[in-house]
Amino acid sequence: MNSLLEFHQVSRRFGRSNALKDASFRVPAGSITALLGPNGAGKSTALKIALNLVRPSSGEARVLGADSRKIGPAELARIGYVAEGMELPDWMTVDQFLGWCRPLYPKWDGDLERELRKQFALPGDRKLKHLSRGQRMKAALISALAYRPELLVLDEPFSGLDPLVRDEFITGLLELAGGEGFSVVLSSHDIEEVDRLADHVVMLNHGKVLLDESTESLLARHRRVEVLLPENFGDLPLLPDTWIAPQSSGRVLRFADTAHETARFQEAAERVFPGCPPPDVQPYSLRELFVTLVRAGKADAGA
Ligand SMILES: Nc1ncnc2c1ncn2[C@@H]1O[C@H](COP(=O)(O)OP(=O)(O)OP(=O)(O)O)[C@@H](O)[C@H]1O
Repeated sequence: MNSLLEFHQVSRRFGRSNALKDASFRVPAGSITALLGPNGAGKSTALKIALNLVRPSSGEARVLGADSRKIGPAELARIGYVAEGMELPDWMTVDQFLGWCRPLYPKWDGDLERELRKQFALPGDRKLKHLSRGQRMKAALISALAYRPELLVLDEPFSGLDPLVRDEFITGLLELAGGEGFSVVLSSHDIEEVDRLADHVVMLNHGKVLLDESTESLLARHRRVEVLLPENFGDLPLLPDTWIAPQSSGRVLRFADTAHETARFQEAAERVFPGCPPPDVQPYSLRELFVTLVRAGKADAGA
């Protein structure tokens, strides 16, 4: 599958700290990719590198087929970028702001602009500085969508939005992405925000990529396992490498199987836990998986 954005072993240092370390991941064409990670994981740095707002210390990011360090107005006119807290010309009204953006983009679509304004119900005569946080994000999003970008880059777009506005935003984005066929990469530290949206997930922690995989395959290969050990079981056995994050409480042992396949699992479980009742095996939600993998500090993406 083609990728609109590809990171190849990208590192970025700020003084002595490493915001990104050898990060490799991709945003497949047509996907809604969630760039997930706790605060300080390197998400914003990665997105800024993609837009040539920050240069990598080493490695290469390719955006729309070009080296990110070489992109200019032609490529930027094909990318939409909205970041939480981004600067907007606050003294302008919504009408003035969109009127100012319009001539900057040859592909600006007036009908789409009108449609989005209707959908987001923004007061045209109000100054941007007098809009609520959610309304500002909506104004920024219209300005980034009306020229029909091929790639939409959203940095923490839902931060500070109330759940109702967030839901409206997500539904709008889903409808648009489905209809227009553009790709989206959006960063978030809160998986719940993107649970419903993302079909591809890139997980970052301390600047390193833990996962780069479709949501479908990620959920298909992970299982939460619970084993009831007999009273006289003795020491915990050595678990296969693909069983991670073991936690025991009393006689119950819980872990994550990161390469689940039913027959292979049953065979391994009988070998590792002889005489125990069959383990309880449950699928994860994306949120539970995110928490488990970040806590475990590792993820076996190669299974
Ligand atoms: N301009 C900068 N100067 C110095 N350090 C920076 C700079 N930009 C980012 N960093 C550091 O790089 C690391 C990654 O920051 P980044 O903003 O990319 O993380 P993030 O995952 O987007 O976090 P958050 O969810 O909190 O926005 C952090 O330790 C941050 O302090």
